Amino acid sequence: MSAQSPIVDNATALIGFDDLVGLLHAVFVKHGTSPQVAAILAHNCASAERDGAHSHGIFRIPGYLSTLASGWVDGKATPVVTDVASGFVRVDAGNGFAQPALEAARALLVDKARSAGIALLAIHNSHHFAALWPDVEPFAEEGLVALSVVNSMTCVVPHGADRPLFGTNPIAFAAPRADGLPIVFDLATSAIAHGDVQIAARKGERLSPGMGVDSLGQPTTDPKAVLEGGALLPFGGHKGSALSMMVELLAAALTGGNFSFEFNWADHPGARTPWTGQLLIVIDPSKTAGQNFAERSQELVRQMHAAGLRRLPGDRRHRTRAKSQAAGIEIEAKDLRQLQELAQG
Ligand SMILES: NC(=O)C1=CN([C@@H]2O[C@H](COP(=O)(O)OP(=O)(O)OC[C@H]3O[C@@H](n4cnc5c(N)ncnc54)[C@H](OP(=O)(O)O)[C@@H]3O)[C@@H](O)[C@H]2O)C=CC1
Ligand SMILES: O=C(O)C1=NCCCC1
Repeated sequence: MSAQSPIVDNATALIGFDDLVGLLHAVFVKHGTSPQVAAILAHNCASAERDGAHSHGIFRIPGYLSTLASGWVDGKATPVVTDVASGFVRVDAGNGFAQPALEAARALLVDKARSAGIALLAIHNSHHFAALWPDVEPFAEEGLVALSVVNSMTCVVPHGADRPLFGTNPIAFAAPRADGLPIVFDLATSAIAHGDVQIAARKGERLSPGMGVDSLGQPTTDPKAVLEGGALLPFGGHKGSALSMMVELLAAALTGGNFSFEFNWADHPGARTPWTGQLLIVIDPSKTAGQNFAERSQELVRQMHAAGLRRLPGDRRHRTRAKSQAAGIEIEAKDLRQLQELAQG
């Protein structure tokens, strides 16, 4: 698709990836980020939209912009990277977004992983408002294994507790494989991501049973009841709850970031981004078992398929990406018009 030429009918538009990145870049800069931060956020957000990860694509733009307008996040922050030890990098994101902090540390992190076999990145004083897979997938594309966790804002009742405390706290993992795209999963430790609850509320859809409770702590399938004083539940009862607790410990306690319950937006009307921490672990598999890791992961996939599995985590996303790359990214025409207006001011 040529630059700035989305194909629009009454209801839908098809836009090329580079065009969407350019449009989002203009939106972010117009609303208070530096060009450098805008480039990273625009690429991240357009990638989510391209891959059909709608809960963290252009749906998030109003939240980004109201947060920037509220002064809750610094859209021009310059991350400060500290080379702590042989396998340990620390970044103070300067109350900015987490993705520019990761970008600032990426080269050092990869160097350390390749020389020591493993490296850890601890980001704090950061805001993560996006999907987590874009943070790990590029490492697997370079032959590395990556794991990341980030905590968010209080909206999940720990299993057995009476009130919300944890965030939706996702975990993302990426590993290379010999004959295909990397193996990637990215999942909230809540039964459903908060973004998907908001989308269900807008569309007038119900949630599946077991995902949320209302303001009285009673089970509900009404997304509005969850959003208006209610809360989410962890996936898998005590098991998801334990993983969510682990995310709080790794993403906040270990990095120097806030726990999900340690901040509130009350003084910043319009603020939507969690102000927390993020942890990444990157492993060079060539330094470990002495076998070809990518061949071994390919063998696992082969056996999973032979066992009848038809869909690996990441397959839907990669299929959507291929479709978007061939035909353009499909978005609602009204959303395109809104982005064009936002880019003007
Ligand atoms: N920044 C933040 O603080 C937060 C961000 N998020 C983000 O929200 C997004 C959505 O999370 P969540 O709702 O848990 O994601 P989903 O439950 O939709 O998917 C979780 C993972 O499971 C895979 N998957 C889904 N269904 C199947 C299936 N039937 N068979 C095999 N694999 C499957 C997905 O692959 P595929 O993608 O290919 O469908 C994905 O890797 C994530 O990107 C997450 O990072 C969530 C919470 C907080
Ligand atoms: O969908 C979610 O859950 C979240 N996404 C972005 C940050 C806050 C939580």
